Amino acid sequence: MAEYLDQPFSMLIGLSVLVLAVALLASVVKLRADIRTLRTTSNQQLKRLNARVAQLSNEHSEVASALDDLCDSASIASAPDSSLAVTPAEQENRIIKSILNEGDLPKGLEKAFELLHPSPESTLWMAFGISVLDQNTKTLKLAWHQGIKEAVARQFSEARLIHGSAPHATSALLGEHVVVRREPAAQKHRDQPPATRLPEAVQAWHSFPIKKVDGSVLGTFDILSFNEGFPLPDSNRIANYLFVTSIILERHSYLNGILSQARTDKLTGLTNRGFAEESLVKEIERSQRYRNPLSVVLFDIDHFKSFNDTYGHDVGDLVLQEVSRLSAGAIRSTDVLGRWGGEEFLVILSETTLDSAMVVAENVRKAVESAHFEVCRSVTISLGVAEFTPHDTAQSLVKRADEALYKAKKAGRNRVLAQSKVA
Ligand SMILES: Nc1nc2c(ncn2[C@@H]2O[C@H](COP(=O)(O)OP(=O)(O)OP(=O)(O)O)[C@@H](O)[C@H]2O)c(=O)[nH]1
Repeated sequence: MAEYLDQPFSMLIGLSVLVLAVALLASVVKLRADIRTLRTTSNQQLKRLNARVAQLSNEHSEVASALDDLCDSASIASAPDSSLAVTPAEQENRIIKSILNEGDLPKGLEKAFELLHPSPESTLWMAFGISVLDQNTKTLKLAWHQGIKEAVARQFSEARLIHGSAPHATSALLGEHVVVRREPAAQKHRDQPPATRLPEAVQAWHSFPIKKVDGSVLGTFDILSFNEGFPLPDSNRIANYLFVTSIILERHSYLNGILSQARTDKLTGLTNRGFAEESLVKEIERSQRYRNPLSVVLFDIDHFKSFNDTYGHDVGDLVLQEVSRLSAGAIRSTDVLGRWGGEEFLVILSETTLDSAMVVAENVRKAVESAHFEVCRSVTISLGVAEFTPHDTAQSLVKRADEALYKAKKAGRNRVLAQSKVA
């Protein structure tokens, strides 16, 4: 009897084992397929990343090989003398290579200055400076100087690109060597604009444009001469020096470009979340060290989903861009405005108390409310404000602003609310 009972029972067990084996096989096959897909995707990402790295290193190696060519030509030109321990050409090579390894702009320019071989007398009778052209603001900014008095350096630390406003502005505009000499007192025009007047004791101001290979101007090299009888550095040396500084400035602007790309939100042009977070952490450290007030405003576009749903994603994107522009216009340029999430923004207001931050937030709200938007006509935002306390972290501070923002939404939107009292 027991034998009859055992037979179907063992068949049942056999069948279950078979089903389990098939299920196991199927999941192994699926797992292998998943791994293959994952590998292909990450391989593709890796390939794209590698291509970008190769492109970057190509661009860098072009700069490096240009400098190596310069080193080689310098070595050939001055036929190394084997009896000397270090030839001038070798010394120059060393300077150029150390410039290549220098990431800091003023330090790189300081090192490059050695290539001019200024004599001790020339540094007595002359002062030197390098200004970098900021293409966005069309302004020349003094990046390095030697021998220029602080007051003069401050006066010329920024110069707008206006013809005649200053010798270096004219030089950058024309792309030519410009020299402005002190006129004898008798010939001086009384109505000459002050900016074109030379700084006290300066007899002549020579300005040389620093250009890229394509001819576009990156900045200027300036020599202020206190004694016209004293000769300028040799013109070949100046040409070599301008070439090296052009590479330094180009690399600097290239790296800055990459850096600012990594920090910018593509759609709105605002600081992205990663960089806004970094800035907030830095501001918190500063606030803790100097005991300065610090506040943040978190805001969000009201009913933003309905703009997307009614007019489409493109109009939604335009609304985001316009709100970014209006908000940026309502705050100081020193404040940080970042895109925090989809339609959420964070403003970091250093040295600002809660009360003042409420005023700023209200200005931002009004700027958006009173603007006319194409297609959807009007847009409003809700804002939450919080002030830093000594025990805050970046997260806890933003969280309080977020709670206030949530309350502003609940209270009917289009309003500013402050954090609840902090214990
Ligand atoms: N066009 C566009 N839409 C985005 C972007 N990022 C996020 N969004 C959309 O933003 C909408 C946010 O919707 P919700 O979180 O419901 O908020 P809301 O509609 O603004 O409602 P309230 O905040 O309560 O006033 C979602 O539909 C997202 O798809 C973007 O870059 N472009």
